[in-house]
Amino acid sequence: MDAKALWQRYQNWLYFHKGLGLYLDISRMGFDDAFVDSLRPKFDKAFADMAELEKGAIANPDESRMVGHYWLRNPDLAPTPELTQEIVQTLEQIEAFAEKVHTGAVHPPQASRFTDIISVGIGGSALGPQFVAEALSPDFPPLNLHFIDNTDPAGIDRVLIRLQNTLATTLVLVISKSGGTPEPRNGMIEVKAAYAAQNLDFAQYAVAITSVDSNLDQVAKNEGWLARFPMYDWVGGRTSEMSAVGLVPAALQGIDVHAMLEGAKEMDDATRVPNLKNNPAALLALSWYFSGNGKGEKDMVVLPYKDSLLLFSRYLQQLVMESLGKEKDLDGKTVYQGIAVYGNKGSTDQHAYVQQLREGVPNFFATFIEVLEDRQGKSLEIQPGVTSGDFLCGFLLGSQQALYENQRDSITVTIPQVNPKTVGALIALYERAVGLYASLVNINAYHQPGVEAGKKAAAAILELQSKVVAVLQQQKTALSLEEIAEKAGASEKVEAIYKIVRHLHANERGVLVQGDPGNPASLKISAAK
Ligand SMILES: O=P(O)(O)OC[C@H]1O[C@](O)(CO)[C@@H](O)[C@@H]1O
Repeated sequence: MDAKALWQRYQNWLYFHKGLGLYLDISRMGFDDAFVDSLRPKFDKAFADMAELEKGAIANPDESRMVGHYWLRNPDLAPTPELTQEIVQTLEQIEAFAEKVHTGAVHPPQASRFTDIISVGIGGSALGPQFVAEALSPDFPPLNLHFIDNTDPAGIDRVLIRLQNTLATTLVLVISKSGGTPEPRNGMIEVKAAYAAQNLDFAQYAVAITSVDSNLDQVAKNEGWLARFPMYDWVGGRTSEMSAVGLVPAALQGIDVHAMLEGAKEMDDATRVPNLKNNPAALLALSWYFSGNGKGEKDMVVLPYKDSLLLFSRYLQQLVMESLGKEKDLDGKTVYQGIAVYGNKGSTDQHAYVQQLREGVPNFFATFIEVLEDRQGKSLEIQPGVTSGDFLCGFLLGSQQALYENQRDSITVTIPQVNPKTVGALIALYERAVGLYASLVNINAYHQPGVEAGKKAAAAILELQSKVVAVLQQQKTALSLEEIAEKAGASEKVEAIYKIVRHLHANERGVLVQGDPGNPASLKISAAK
């Protein structure tokens, strides 16, 4: 396409949201009008599905749940007055709590102020808070936020060791919708032990964010924790940033949560419009469908040209891949859907993998996130008439151009500034795009059966470990792997037993392994005396 035609195409497809100052450019996606027309019936259905969902339909049939994250930023849309009231009240409680922590009305037992926060949670109970903290936390926040988002002992130690001298002024948020996920449960137990080791009463530092009456909620209630905030069953983990999950840590860090909600609300309004060209989420879903042939054949590479948006791609990874990565469609047909998401930030990534994007396997489409404001205040001229920000802008425009010249498609989202409103809007934009795309490809975006399978498999390994340890403790002589397997009643699990034993041995967990580690058949295993 020549430059004039391309400029015309740019103008034809440019979406601009005045209130948010947000632009969306999909002109560099190579679809034509016939393709757009062919998708119109699917979009009509997607808009109708979305309207039903917002009215409170059971949009997640296998979990028999409503899907209501849109109500969080516009409580009046909730299907019952009780839900509206609950959303409003929780927000008020969050703000009141943050205020009390900031003023010292709520304070640790032996000090006048909390200085730090440990946030324990995983998946949707960590990725949103991490993204928002990175994007929006002030340079000198009222409380410094640290995350434990795994069951990695060394990772937990790192946080706890760094905080060992400030534990007495550190607030702990334990975030888990189900209140039973092993990783945050383990993190909480380890953190609790660290408090106990310093003779600190954990309950006076701890806050639970979880579903009412979950295991975690009951522990928090029974132990008299400092505060408890509810998670609703109609909000999925990956769309929970605007619930207590995201708002509590954000408010504690001094981030304007009202502005975040307002930005999301404005974007919700804009993406509710049942007209393809005037709906930015629909334009994104259209582009994704085009690029991957409605089958996720191309990966989504997310490239924000702004350091503070570094974690956006990580956040989107869960939102997109846990929602869209499904084996079966809504009719039970095997479809293996999904869109792979990765990315970090520009221009940094231009010195890493952009080489492949430009010249290598064309299995992706890029999404550039452009921020118009370089920094607050004036910029130094690095060379006459040119600032660092001009370079960043130049690199972004240059990369767009370079990809286009090599027939690699890209989308560009432009925001005026990284602020609570635009971050809220970006989250809402992608939430709705995922919802619409799911409808286009006929899948349930709101469950995660594959994750459950992984959790069950892990539980089975831990059960096997207990059996192996019991077998070893009963034996006087060393056993081969096969003998352990047979005695544990798990003859078909020799390989798993080998790996369990190797791990226990490496961690001095009472298991002795003798023989050649590279030749499993030679190993003799016994309980260490
Ligand atoms: O908040 P919870 O219940 O601990 O779950 C954490 C994460 O685990 C999942 O259920 C599965 O990975 C995610 O959907 C969720 O965000």
